[in-house]
Amino acid sequence: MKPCPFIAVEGAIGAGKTTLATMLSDRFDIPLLKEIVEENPFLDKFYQNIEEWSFQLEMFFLCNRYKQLEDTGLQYVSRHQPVISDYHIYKNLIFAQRTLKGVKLDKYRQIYHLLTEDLPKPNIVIYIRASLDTLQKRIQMRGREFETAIDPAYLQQLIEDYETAFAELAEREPGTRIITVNGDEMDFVEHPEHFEHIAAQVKELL
Ligand SMILES: Nc1ncnc2c1ncn2[C@@H]1O[C@H](COP(=O)(O)OP(=O)(O)OP(=O)(O)O)[C@@H](O)[C@H]1O
Ligand SMILES: Nc1nc(=O)c2ncn([C@H]3C[C@H](O)[C@@H](CO)O3)c2[nH]1
Repeated sequence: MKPCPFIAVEGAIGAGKTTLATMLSDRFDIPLLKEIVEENPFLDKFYQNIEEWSFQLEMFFLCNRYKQLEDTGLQYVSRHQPVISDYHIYKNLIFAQRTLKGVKLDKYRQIYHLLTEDLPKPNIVIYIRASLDTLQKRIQMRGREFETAIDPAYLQQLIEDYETAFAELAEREPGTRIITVNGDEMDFVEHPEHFEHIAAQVKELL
């Protein structure tokens, strides 16, 4: 018997996670867990001054996701009900390792491992890989005011961090199915056939 699907869509900022997760949720009638962005009190300040605000921001994301995944465990996973989310908890570590240093990073890592060790983990991960150019275009198109301050160098580093992190995840968790989507070529917003191609791969795993 196939395990009950817990699907996470991942990729760097603006890769299309929420868009694809929403489309898949509609297609397969699977409840969607969405990240709350607009109510985050630190994002704006963070993009203005990363060093000053990174610890508050990373802890805020970690606590919010912890709460959401704890609820998910109770509501869906432990009842063998499928669920799809537009993030994987692992992204906390990817970002924090880029934005925190020294003692704060050490403390954060300890808290991250403590909080996440018994959380439900996705068994299907869709990783949208996209270039700097594509991400910048999408971030600009979406037009969130606070993201106009994103430094391209930060975004480029995140792209590379995601590559490393997903290679590590594949090695560490061979049982997790990872579907990699070429986000530069797959325009699942404008081209229905591109979405169908992704949906067909997901369907095989359900
Ligand atoms: N494959 C795609 N082709 C064209 N446009 C896309 C594609 N995916 C997303 N978009 C557009 O790019 C913008 C960003 O998409 P979305 O909000 O889904 O990204 P995200 O990865 O969830 O972002 P974040 O990292 O900020 O949570 C949106 O305006 C969306 O319509
Ligand atoms: N520093 C940092 N850590 C995270 O865990 C994290 N998760 C998302 N983000 C940023 C990307 C988008 O601008 C916006 C919405 O995804 O929030 C993060 N930033």
